[in-house]
Amino acid sequence: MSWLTALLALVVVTAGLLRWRRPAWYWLTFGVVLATLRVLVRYSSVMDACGLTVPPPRWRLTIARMANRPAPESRPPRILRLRPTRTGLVLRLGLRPGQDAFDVAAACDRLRHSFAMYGVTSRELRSGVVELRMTGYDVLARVQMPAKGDNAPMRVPVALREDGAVHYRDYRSTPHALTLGATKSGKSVYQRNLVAELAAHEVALVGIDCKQGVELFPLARRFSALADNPDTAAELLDALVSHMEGVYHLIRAEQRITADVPDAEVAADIWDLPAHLRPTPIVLLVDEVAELALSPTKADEPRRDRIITALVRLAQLGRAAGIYLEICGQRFGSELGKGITMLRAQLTGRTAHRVNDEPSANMAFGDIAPDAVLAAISIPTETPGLAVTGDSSGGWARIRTPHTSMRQAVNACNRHAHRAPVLPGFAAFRPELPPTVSLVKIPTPTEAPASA
Ligand SMILES: Nc1ncnc2c1ncn2[C@@H]1O[C@H](COP(=O)(O)OP(=O)(O)OP(=O)(O)O)[C@@H](O)[C@H]1O
Repeated sequence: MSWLTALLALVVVTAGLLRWRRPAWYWLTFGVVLATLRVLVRYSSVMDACGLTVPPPRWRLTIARMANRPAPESRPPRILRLRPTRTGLVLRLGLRPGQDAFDVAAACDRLRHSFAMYGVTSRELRSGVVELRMTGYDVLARVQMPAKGDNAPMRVPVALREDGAVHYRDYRSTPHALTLGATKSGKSVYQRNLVAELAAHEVALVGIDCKQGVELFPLARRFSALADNPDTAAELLDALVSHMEGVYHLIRAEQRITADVPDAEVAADIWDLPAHLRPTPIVLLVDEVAELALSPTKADEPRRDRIITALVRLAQLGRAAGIYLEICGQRFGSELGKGITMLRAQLTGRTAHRVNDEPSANMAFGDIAPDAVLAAISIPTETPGLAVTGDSSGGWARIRTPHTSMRQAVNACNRHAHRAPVLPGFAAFRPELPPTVSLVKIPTPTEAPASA
């Protein structure tokens, strides 16, 4: 087998170079090559031991009997593709008749031990084809994102998955999301990381941070509108609802034009509009939603109802108008009052950091992925940033964001400040910013050294 020979040659050459000191990436590559070789050499025996083989077909048994040869062995799934990665390797397997993707998923823990890997996960790509992702070490212990991401409009990398893949926040496939977690579980770092990644995209950022603005106001240069108290938040949400209605009118007007043109696409959302007409998409980030949903006094109730109604309307109708919600909080259940469960039902993307009790985890996953509830409550306290993410398909995964400091996020926002669009109707909410401080002190004429 030529690939096996090539791998062997690579290992021999690598081993020959062992006496020199090499950088970390060299040892990483060496480890990946060794792991690949180990998997290939042990593949058939491990698959057999894990019950992932099928008996040979009858015609092969008949031919062996007629030729008086030993009966052929049971056959493991075919290896369709093998791809070494930064963190381990990815095997694409073609299942034999009688094999099932569920059998492979159930055997993942046995495969992990047998191949001496840190983690093995499986997923069905299509009927009869399963992908096994193997990691050689705990990739979530110290998150290192790949230098190059697979970026697309409104799709940003936010975390690493436990199988070594990058976890993306894709606004066009999952428009609205909810992020939950107990205090000090890593919600703010997750949101900060999201803002730092979105900063480079053609998107308007709108924020509501009722923690007196401590999380979002330092990033203000990249924001088109910000609110730091419930009163301003109510007005900002009303402005967003009016903006949404305006965009709907625009889409409607454009539909009327294209309906007369045979074979032309009829616009149904902002992405169907021609680029010169398309309004800038908006991501609304809400930090600590309970501050908006709780009314401390009876007099605050009308404002609270106005806020929740606007949020529900944006969640129900915002997608087509290019308005996406990113809601963060410690809990998000019916105890926050009327309309909360209706709003939660619209938030398809769910991420739960460490939570203190099962009801809190149920608020994120109870209605979409019950398995993920157990995973969320077993996140240890000493790993902030570790989270469980799922969506309405019922699938879930463990993820961890890279530790983005506030300084790094502020630098990213300042670097892309020129991308913050001025939204019509939002002038009152545009953050007031002091002029940028120049680090290079330019001497004033009086300070300038006198020329000789
Ligand atoms: N991905 C991460 N990797 C390493 N450390 C992290 C990560 N995320 C968060 N932390 C650390 O955990 C601590 C708490 O994080 P963060 O402020 O995001 O929590 P929080 O859930 O927003 O808390 P609160 O609700 O009290 O504001 C911070 O000191 C931060 O340094």
